[in-house]
Amino acid sequence: MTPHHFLPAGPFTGRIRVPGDKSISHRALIFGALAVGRSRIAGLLEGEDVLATAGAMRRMGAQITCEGEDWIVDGVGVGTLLQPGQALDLGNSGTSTRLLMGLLASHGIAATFVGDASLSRRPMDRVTEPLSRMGASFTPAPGGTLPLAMEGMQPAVPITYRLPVASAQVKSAILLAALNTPGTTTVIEPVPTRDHTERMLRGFGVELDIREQDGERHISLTGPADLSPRDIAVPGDPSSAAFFAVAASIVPGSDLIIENVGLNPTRDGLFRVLDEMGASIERLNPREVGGEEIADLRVRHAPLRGIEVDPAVAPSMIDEFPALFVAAAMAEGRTVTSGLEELRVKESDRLSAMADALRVVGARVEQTEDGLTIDGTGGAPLAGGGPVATRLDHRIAMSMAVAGLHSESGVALDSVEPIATSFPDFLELMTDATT
Ligand SMILES: O=C(O)C1=C[C@@H](OP(=O)(O)O)[C@@H](O)[C@H](O)C1
Ligand SMILES: C=C(OP(=O)(O)O)C(=O)O
Repeated sequence: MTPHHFLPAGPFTGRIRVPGDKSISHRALIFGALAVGRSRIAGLLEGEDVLATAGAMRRMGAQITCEGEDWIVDGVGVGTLLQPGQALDLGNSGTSTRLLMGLLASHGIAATFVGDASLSRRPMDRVTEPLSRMGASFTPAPGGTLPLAMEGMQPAVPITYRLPVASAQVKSAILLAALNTPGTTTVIEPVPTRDHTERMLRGFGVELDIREQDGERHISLTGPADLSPRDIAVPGDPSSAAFFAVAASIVPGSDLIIENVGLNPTRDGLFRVLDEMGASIERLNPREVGGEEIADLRVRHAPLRGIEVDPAVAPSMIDEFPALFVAAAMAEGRTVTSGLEELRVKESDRLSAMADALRVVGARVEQTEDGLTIDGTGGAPLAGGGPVATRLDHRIAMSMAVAGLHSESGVALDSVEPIATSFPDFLELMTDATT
């Protein structure tokens, strides 16, 4: 592991572009591989997680190549995936693992899934349970984790399934399985989660029936379904823009434009919460690209005040809480969050990781069962210190790097390597925006 110091820096000025959306990039590769013919992807995130999905899809027969800045996917079609010759190593990526388990569940092939130490601790029963009902069988490690061997079932059995956790990965796994399952599979979502799968499946020509019933979303897909190839432009990732939005908000003198940021309403919760805290975030030039809302964000330094964050907003900013906690640590007054038990099963236990990390650098933080309560500095820099433990978690690393920018002595991280999973040019962009 390579330790790294983030010294006080700033202000953040100029214009930057963050890399492509990770969720959309995974889906573009998977759906491209399931379409018969050639899809072209512009703006694909070239982070380790997405490359893990590309590697797995290649093993199952898709041809995936680079042409200049674009990625070309020559797909094999639904139902004709090849048996992978060796274990699928999905590195640090929960999304790759869970979505591909869904895809394979309705194909008559066997596969083994492996990952790094972080991924090997994460719960998989949330997908293996519904996918077993569809006919697939799974042999996980004790505790229901990776390494895991599975055998798909062809033909699989359609199910109607109400999501017990608000998870776009579980929803997407079931919809992917439904593509090669004869009959109608329905996922019921009591709480809306990111809807890129639904939007993109429709873009690839798959019919989905989506209706609201008693306050819940019913998403039905009748298989087997064919996908038609298409060209995709991936918007900038709001989860990556989050670090720069927080950085520009807390570092005095900042006035930063982040171009081309995805603002799908199932993803833009952090920006709405920052608005409520008094941040200055203008949405410039709002437009739609490839069925996704985007805008340029102009973020200026502004005094932030602590708030009680409505737990209902959590699914629309589930990966942005580490960044929010940093903003809260520099706000005036108390920020209270709750309803965040899902954060305990991400790449790390993000409640405990952020409580420990923020305390190491001088913030006042209390951990509850399902959230953090943070008393901010009122805009003053944190003391700084470290090294903080990033726990193989890219979002902890980037959030604490941002904390270092507005600190007295800087913040040391035990490692910056995890950042490459979702934002390979983070360090470079951070230097560009502060010089
Ligand atoms: O579907 C997706 O692309 C994702 C869904 C979320 O996970 P959950 O479905 O586990 O909430 C999120 O945390 C992850 O980074 C990406
Ligand atoms: C939770 C995340 O990703 P994944 O579940 O794909 O590992 C994330 O990127 O914050």
